[in-house]
Amino acid sequence: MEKLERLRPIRCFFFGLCCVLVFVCSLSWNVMKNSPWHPRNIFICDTHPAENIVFPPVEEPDVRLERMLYPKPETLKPPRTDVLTITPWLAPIVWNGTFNSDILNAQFHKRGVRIGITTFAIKKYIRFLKDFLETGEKFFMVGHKVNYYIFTDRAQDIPNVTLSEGRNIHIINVTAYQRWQDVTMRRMQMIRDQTYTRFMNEVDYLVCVDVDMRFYGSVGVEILGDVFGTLHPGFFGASRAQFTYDRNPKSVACIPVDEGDFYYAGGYFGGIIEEVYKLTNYCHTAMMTDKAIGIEALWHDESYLNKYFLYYKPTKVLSPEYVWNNYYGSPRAVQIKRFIGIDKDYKEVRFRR
Ligand SMILES: CC(=O)N[C@H]1[C@@H](OP(=O)(O)OP(=O)(O)OC[C@H]2O[C@@H](n3ccc(=O)[nH]c3=O)[C@H](O)[C@@H]2O)O[C@H](CO)[C@H](O)[C@@H]1O
Ligand SMILES: [Mn+2]
Repeated sequence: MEKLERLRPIRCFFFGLCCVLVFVCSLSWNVMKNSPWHPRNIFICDTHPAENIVFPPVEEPDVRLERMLYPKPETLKPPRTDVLTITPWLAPIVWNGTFNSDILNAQFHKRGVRIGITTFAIKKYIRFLKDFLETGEKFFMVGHKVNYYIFTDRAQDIPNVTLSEGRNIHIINVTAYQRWQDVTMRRMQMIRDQTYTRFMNEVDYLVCVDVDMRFYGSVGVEILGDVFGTLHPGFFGASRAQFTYDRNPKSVACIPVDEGDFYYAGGYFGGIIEEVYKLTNYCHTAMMTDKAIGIEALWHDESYLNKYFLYYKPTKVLSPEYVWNNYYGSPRAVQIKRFIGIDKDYKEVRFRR
């Protein structure tokens, strides 16, 4: 009895210790319950919160790539350090050396992408078409499905050019406006009107370009994206103040001197059909608003396009490699001239009948 009395403090101590242990265990068990290390969870690997989400069926074909061998991209060695390769809104700026055509071609082939290229050959500009098409066959989207959409008032003079398989010419008859400014500006309306009547059913992407040009180097699927514009060859190193935006506050195209990212060329833009619809519709409507009060922006369609891209930022920007003009020489940043303006006698080609 006396012995038991003596052991009492020790028994109390062990009892207390047991209580503390039970408390600590139950606490940690509750904390552990949601942890992957909880015994209940340890053999269940797919407890991701997305398990109850039903993903909608994917309409795109399986775009899984095959095994490919190519140099590893080097995170610490960017391929170009002499030029800006991404905009502040994270759209890529496409310069030579920044992309791998093999990967891109494999991706676009898997999707079976169809590409439309629009150009206008009105009045005397029909003379540029042969070279445009022949060089296009050599360099434009080689190996892909391509529709050339030629807007013209001279269908009978369309040159006979042999095209590769999967590539076609579609002639769209349009009226010729008298003033050259109207010819160039009305392209927006004419492209827009074909987007929902025709392009939507025939192609996935559109590339809208001038005709007084020839292809000199590869122009491939690297240019494609939701909506893209191209840096004008004369202004890629220029300041905002030097950009020839329209500065007339009365014009819809007006851009104040403290705004603007780049100066985009009027002769090269594109994207998916819906985006080209939005772009051309905006520009045409803006031109009509100005026309109603007797205004025409400084550089016609190009001014309205620049205004559009200021507030609807392009998702991809093409370097001036894609719309070069030899008038600007050969700056080091431009390693390849892929599409070059043809020298022309402006007066002769625009005014004399
Ligand atoms: C390479 C580039 O960025 N060019 C732009 C630039 O001038 P450009 O001097 O390059 O304009 P341009 O004379 O080439 O005209 C633009 C285009 O309209 C078509 N056309 C024009 C006149 C004609 O009688 N028949 C005919 O078919 C043709 O497709 C031509 O390529 O500025 C223009 C507005 O002033 C347009 O924004 C152009 O796209
Ligand atoms: Mn031109």
